Amino acid sequence: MRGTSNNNRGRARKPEHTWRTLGRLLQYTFASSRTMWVVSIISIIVAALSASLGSKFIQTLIDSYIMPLTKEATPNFAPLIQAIAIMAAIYYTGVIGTGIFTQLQVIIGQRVQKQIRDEMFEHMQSLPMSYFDRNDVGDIMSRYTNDVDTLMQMISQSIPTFIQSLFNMVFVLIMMILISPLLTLLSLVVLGLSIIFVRVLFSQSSRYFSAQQRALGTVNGYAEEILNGLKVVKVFSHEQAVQKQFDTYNSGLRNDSAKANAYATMVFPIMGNMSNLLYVLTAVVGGTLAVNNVITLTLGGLAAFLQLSRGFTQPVAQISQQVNSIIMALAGAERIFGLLDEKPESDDGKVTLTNMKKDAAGNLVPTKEHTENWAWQVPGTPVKLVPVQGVVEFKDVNFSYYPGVQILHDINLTAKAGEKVAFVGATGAGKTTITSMINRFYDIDSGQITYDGIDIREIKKADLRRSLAIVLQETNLFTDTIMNNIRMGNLDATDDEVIAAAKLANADEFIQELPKGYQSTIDGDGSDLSQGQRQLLSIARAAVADPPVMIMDEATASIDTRTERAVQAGMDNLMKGRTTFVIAHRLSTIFNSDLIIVLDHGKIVERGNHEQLMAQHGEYYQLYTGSLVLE
Ligand SMILES: Nc1ncnc2c1ncn2[C@@H]1O[C@H](COP(=O)(O)OP(=O)(O)OP(=O)(O)O)[C@@H](O)[C@H]1O
Repeated sequence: MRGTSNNNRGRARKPEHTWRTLGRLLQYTFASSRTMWVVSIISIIVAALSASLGSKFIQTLIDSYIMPLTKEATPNFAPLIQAIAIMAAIYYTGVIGTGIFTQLQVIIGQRVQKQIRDEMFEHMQSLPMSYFDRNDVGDIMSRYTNDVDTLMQMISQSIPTFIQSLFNMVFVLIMMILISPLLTLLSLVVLGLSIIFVRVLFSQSSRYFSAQQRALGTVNGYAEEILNGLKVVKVFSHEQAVQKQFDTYNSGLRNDSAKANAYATMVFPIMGNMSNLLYVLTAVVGGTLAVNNVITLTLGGLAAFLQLSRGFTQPVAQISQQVNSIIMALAGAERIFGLLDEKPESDDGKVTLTNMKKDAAGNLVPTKEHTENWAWQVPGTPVKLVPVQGVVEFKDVNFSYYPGVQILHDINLTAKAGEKVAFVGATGAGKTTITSMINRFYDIDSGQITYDGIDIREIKKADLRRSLAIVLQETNLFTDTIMNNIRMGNLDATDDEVIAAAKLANADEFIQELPKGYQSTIDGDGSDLSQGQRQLLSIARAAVADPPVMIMDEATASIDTRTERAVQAGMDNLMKGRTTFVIAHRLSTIFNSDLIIVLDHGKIVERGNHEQLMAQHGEYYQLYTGSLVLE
């Protein structure tokens, strides 16, 4: 199937609705850890208050304890020691507050991280296939990784630091005003000017850093692309050309990094020394004003003020830093919420699949026992049981993936119970699309598809899909034992049932030859198995599901003749007694089909069995005699 994935991997660096997303995120995190948030914010306030009170206490310490001591002949240090102990207690309270909130925020962050990942995963499973056509895997993956990570960072670090800095600033400002309003005003003016200066420098440097980031992205992207296509590079001996291209990108990165770092090494020391400058300026101006009696400032007052002014520049710098990372994290949060807000697959089906048995009076009734006698349970009074037979009918079916681009046109066909129906046609004719209608990967635009006479939209999706098995061209295997990989077809299957299914699928022989047999662990995508062996496992998986209807997408990849025979025999075994839809890529495998449907641009152009179609001397005949190419 051709996916028309819309590559929107380009990260949004800024959220579209900053405040709305922030509000929603805070609500989300508050809801899961209300008490922890309250305790955390109280601890932040305590920490900020202690820091500024501690600095302010320097004034009392110098003016009321140290200065009087310098005038005494036999100084008594006891009160000073007591005062120092009080100051230590104030600072210590702050340390405890900081300890509590940092711990709590990490816990909250972890909790939100887990909750969000769980919710995203659960929600993702409920999304329709069309969502995955629109969004590529890398893009969805980055929501689980980058976006959740930055979000966690924001909750456990940026937000608490932001709140703490805010309170620090407010408390320090109050203390400074209490000591000297005029000096405070002066500090604010100097600070304002220095912020403007720093911003100018910063905007210059961020230009260089953006260029560095872009160059880094190019180098990484190129390395990734080449890694993925390593075989092609080797096959066509492109190593040197690839190396040259990489060198070019890498040199570009070095140049941009050099510029960015040169600027940074110049700018950051200036920014770092800004607070020292402010400190010296306040000391000189404050001292001069006090000596000249323009303001009344004690020595203790000046010392405390200087300490406080230091504590004022730091939070200002921190706030602007945190705002940047909060904005970036909000962009991620927006993308996460975007995924969570996607509408799940609609499922209004009420008809369910059930086992049935005869009761004492000989009537068929639904049962939870595994009778292997399946029926559709149609709700109503009385509940109706329709035996599952596997009759599938398309009536005037039309379908388009995107509005206005119709893919299937007026499809009418009936597959009777146990029949083998094959779809043939050139690539893109709509073979895969037709089969995706049966299991409701996509919903049809108009017409009707019935399963044992019931409209498939009335059947609960999970039950509909349970009654169908699909052998896909591409076999997805998971990191687990062979036994469990086959069991994916039916999680309730016993080991014996799995082995029986593998035998039916012709997979048993090669499995037995593996060192650990059914307990051999498959690595990730099963790259240590051959293409044919992977297909055999996929057939075994369908066999263990034992459904009345099967959809088989024949493998196109060439496999050795012996394995191909095994795969074909496995498929044939599996088809016996079931309605089967085959997407045929090789005409040799479909002679014995009960019905062959020839498709062209989403329309049925011919139908019949092999003999009938050959006699017609039409499209099928041409395909078969080689005048037309199938793939
Ligand atoms: N997920 C999708 N979104 C949009 N268009 C699609 C999608 N899948 C298939 N198509 C389009 O629908 C048409 C039929 O595709 P389909 O995959 O059903 O053909 P096919 O006969 O199975 O081809 P092949 O033999 O190459 O697998 C093509 O034009 C294809 O581009």
